Amino acid sequence: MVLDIKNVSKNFGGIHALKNVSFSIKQGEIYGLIGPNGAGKTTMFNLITNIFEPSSGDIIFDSQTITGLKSHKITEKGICRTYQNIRLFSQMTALKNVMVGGHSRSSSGVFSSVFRTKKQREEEIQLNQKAEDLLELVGLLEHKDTLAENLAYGQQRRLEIARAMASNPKLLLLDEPAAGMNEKETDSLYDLIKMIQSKGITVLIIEHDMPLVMKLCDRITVLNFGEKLAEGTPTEIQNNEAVIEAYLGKEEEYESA
Ligand SMILES: Nc1ncnc2c1ncn2[C@@H]1O[C@H](COP(=O)(O)OP(=O)(O)OP(=O)(O)O)[C@@H](O)[C@H]1O
Repeated sequence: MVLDIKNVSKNFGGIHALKNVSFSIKQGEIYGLIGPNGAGKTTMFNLITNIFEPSSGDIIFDSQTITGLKSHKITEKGICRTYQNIRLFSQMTALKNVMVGGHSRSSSGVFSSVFRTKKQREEEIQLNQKAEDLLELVGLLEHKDTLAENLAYGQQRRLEIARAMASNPKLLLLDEPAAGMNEKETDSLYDLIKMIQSKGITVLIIEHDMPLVMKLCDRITVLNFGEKLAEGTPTEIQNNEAVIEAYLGKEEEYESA
């Protein structure tokens, strides 16, 4: 298993955002985390990347517990993420945004960054090359000199993925990557995530676009009100009574609102 979530709970004051949730992700899988709004999906990402510590339970990555490790240590171990709200440096070029992602794993310290040693110049060249390769992977190489803020929305989301990939993740966490995308952009996002999987990277994805989730994921966990409602293949999830009810219940709420 690449990632083991073991009996994880998270309380924010009186809110039980996650209640005793467990699931495991195998090497090379695309694993979906779905559920209605407020179900606890992003909280789970925030626990895996230790923006918050779990109230109880354990998170095990590559057979080591990472509960309580600092976020940058977790990145070093090989977990990277994108965010629901795009977090790019809007005034930097696409290339620089990806290079910044790679810096979190480059070895040069403060001394060399002040005096620009030979080692740092070499590292900069390597980072530049790697950033270009990643931009090519996500289909943005021709826009490498474009400021992030001038990219189309779908392109910004792809750039976020390239930036997360710059630190060589073994596990990539994608938080609603298709949000705001049109059908064509979503189709090419599907191809991109499959390509990432073919490179041996494990993917955990939160997504509300159900056709995409069902087409893309090998297995899925459904959360509802902080609890695990179901786990299984896309077909099992689509036929699960409790899941259908949770989603239909929401639709009825929306309809009567
Ligand atoms: N930092 C926080 N402080 C207090 N409550 C929080 C915090 N983060 C999340 N919550 C609460 O935890 C619950 C789960 O929220 P979370 O954002 O994880 O849901 P989600 O499944 O990602 O929802 P969405 O699909 O709308 O993004 C919600 O009730 C939310 O208000």
